[in-house]
Amino acid sequence: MISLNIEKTFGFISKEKVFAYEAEVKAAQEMLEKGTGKGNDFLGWLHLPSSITKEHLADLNATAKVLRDNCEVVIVAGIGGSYLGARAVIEALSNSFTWLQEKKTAPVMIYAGHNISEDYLYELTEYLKDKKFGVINISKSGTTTETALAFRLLKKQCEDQRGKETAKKVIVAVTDAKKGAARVTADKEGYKTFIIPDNVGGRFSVLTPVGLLPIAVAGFDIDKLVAGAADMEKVCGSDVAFAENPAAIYAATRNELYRNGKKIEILVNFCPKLHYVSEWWKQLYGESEGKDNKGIFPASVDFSTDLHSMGQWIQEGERSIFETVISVEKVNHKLEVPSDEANLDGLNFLAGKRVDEVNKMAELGTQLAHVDGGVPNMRIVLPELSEYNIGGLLYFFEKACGISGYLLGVNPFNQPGVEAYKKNMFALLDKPGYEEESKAIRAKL
Ligand SMILES: O=P(O)(O)OC[C@H]1O[C@H](O)[C@H](O)[C@@H](O)[C@@H]1O
Repeated sequence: MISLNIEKTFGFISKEKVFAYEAEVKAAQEMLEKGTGKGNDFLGWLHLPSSITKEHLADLNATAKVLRDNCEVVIVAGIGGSYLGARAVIEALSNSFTWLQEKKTAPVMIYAGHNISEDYLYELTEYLKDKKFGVINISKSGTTTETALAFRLLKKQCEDQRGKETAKKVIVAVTDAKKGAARVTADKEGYKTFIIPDNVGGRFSVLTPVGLLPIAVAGFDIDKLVAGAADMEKVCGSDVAFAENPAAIYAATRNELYRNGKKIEILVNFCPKLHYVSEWWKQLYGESEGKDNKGIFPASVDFSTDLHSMGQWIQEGERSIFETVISVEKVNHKLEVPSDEANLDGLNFLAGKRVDEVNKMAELGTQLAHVDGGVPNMRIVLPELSEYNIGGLLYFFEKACGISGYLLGVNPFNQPGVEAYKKNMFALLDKPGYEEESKAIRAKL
């Protein structure tokens, strides 16, 4: 189970002020529970973990097995909420060199449909030429250009290489129950499909088949992931007292920091496997809160790597930031620093120490330095990287995000601003139906 420590924000904001949010948080929790707030048609994530059935998990695991048994490589085609959750969990739990290992225990997982780079897609199709590959096509709307474009290429290649019959077995769609091009194609071709519920938005969908299917294909235990999330659903429940409720405390603290001029939140890890957890978190908070000319800017760094690039700015740049560190308490492997007779590198003072001890001192040293430098610091401790703990972490962030968005006074469940670039792109590409926009945009060039 994760824990949250906000002590190191108290030099900048007061504990009393944070605890003064209790009533506001309670009101936000009630809006979520009763569905009386903005965006109330997108609250399907709220009690999702506790409502996932054994049968549903079995269905996902069975489909995952078909892909695992028939594919060396599985492409997860999706963008935003339709790939970040899966990637976050898979990378957090995978061996760092998994795709280089000769003896594979699961298909190699590759991501596509999250960019429009010709070189990326060309190189992907080249790599796949002699591979038995499958595709999970993930899109809630079923019409996202990036994903649809990649899927068009992958579908054709899969059918050409493996034949229509096998392709039908190794292509799975995760999409809307009725609408969208992905649904139409899946129904026509007879693909196995999983439904993304209407009331779960993309960035809150990691615990639907959007995340669960790829995670199961990659060989991870989705039952435990969901169990961790379900336990966190209780820990962050609206019946839990403010002081005991990590989602409530996190939401209150970050809003109090924001109201005190801390406009940027940097999510920090000291474990590179968590890189995509940060990417997932950035979409969750960025799309939920960045509107009405308001919202904390969610940023992220991987330490100690980025201490050698962004460390200077964080230590001494504009004092508009705070940090939230995800700290992994116990690592999964043991490696000691060897002693060396010549000691040419002067590292014998570390001999016999675990590498993680060095990392932990880097973490503590960084926290103290940054707090001294004027950066408030929150700390989320994860006992270890496991399905259970990651499941809990994801739900914790989701619940806190719902509360936090309501504290900020925005609709945390829409993303109208994302359409602006799409409209321009379609106008520039002369998409049918965009004739007026095409004319207008050309006049601007
Ligand atoms: O799942 P899709 O409908 O393809 O959407 C994928 C992503 O792109 C959209 O533009 C939204 O901004 C995201 O919230 C969403 O997660």
